[in-house]
Amino acid sequence: MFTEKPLKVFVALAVLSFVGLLILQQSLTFHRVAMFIQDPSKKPSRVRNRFKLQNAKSEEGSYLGSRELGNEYDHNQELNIDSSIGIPVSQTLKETVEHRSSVSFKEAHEVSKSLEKQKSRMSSPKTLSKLNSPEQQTTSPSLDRRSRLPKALIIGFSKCGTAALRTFLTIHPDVISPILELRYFTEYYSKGPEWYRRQMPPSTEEQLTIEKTPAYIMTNESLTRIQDFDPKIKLIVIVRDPIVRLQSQYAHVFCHTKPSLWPPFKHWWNEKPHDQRIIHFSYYAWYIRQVYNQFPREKVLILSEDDMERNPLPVLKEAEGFLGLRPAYTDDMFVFNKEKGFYCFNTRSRLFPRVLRLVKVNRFTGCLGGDKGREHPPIGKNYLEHLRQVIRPLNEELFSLIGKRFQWDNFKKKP
Ligand SMILES: Nc1ncnc2c1ncn2[C@@H]1O[C@H](COP(=O)(O)OS(=O)(=O)O)[C@@H](OP(=O)(O)O)[C@H]1O
Repeated sequence: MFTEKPLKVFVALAVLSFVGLLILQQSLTFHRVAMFIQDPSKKPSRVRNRFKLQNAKSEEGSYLGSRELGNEYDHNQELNIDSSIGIPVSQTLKETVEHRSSVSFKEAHEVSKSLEKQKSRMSSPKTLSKLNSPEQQTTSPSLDRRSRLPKALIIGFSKCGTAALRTFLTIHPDVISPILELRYFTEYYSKGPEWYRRQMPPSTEEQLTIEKTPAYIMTNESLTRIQDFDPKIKLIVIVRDPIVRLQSQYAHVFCHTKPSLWPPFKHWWNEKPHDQRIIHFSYYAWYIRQVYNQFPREKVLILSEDDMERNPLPVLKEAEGFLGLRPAYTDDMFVFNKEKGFYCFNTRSRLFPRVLRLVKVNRFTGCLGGDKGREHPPIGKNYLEHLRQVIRPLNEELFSLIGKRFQWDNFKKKP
């Protein structure tokens, strides 16, 4: 009797703990499944509010992510440069914080921490190799499938839809592209062309490998390296309404920062005297002229993100012709996603399973990750007018340089 009672108590306790653990595990699994079904990247798109902006996450390894990837051991890290805006990070932070006299040391530290988090978010070059590895990207076995150097590059501009363009292009059966920005001509050049080749997913002789790194257009050094690498390479540049790009850049820089620490949009861009920062971001013509100085014009295609956002098909068709691909893009490949506010892959498309192996999109929605389509900050009427005045001549210079005009909402002539 004496020995039986403690035994019973012990058994009862053991059963209770087991059941408790089981319930805990089930609820965790349920939570994870619920999160998964919910799709954290979803957002009611162009209803851009502060809360959404703050919560936008860099899900894809593009710009933000892969930039940080390079920063793991790039020159920028040493120089402490935020390559998204081309100015020292410490300076950006300092300026950001200085703007708000009420910001405490603790808050400033938080800004710094959140930017550091952004920087270390992405993986090491090891992960880069893994993500772009042949195993990861093989679509079907073929004897002559091997990694080949790219014959086309998307070289700019950041925040202008470069990821969407690259992603959409890969639904073409003859297009192959590495998942991440490789930044070979800017940061990993010393690794040599064999390293670069090895990062490419395997392709057949007939397929075209395309790499995208928006930073390539920003320096003459990288353009010269591309020229040395292959003078016949095809280059794609995508631009965007410069005012929307400024909003997008602002949203990108502050996406992991408490809204209470954000400087007003106008102040942040005005921090540099004479609209220097605005011009740095909006003077597409200046950078494109450097490209034309080194490459024949027929090897350079200029597209607009705004056109692609409205309807990707004509833009892709233009790229298809330029790249010399057989016609394959059709409008049933893409569907407009109301929540995101732009087009995503049609998950019912026959070629969608192939896309899933080549790019990083949500398998249920067919859309790019949550760092695309962030909320944009509002711009006051007077400041908007100021931006228009500063930027309009830069746009005109661009249109006459490239010989075509883009319809950008912020610059539409009033009826
Ligand atoms: N179809 C589609 N799918 C996903 N994203 C789309 C698409 N069309 C345009 N865009 C807009 O592209 C903006 C991001 O540009 P990038 O990919 O060049 O950014 S990055 O430089 O690589 O970070 C990003 O801008 P923001 O919305 O301002 O963040 C996207 O809205």
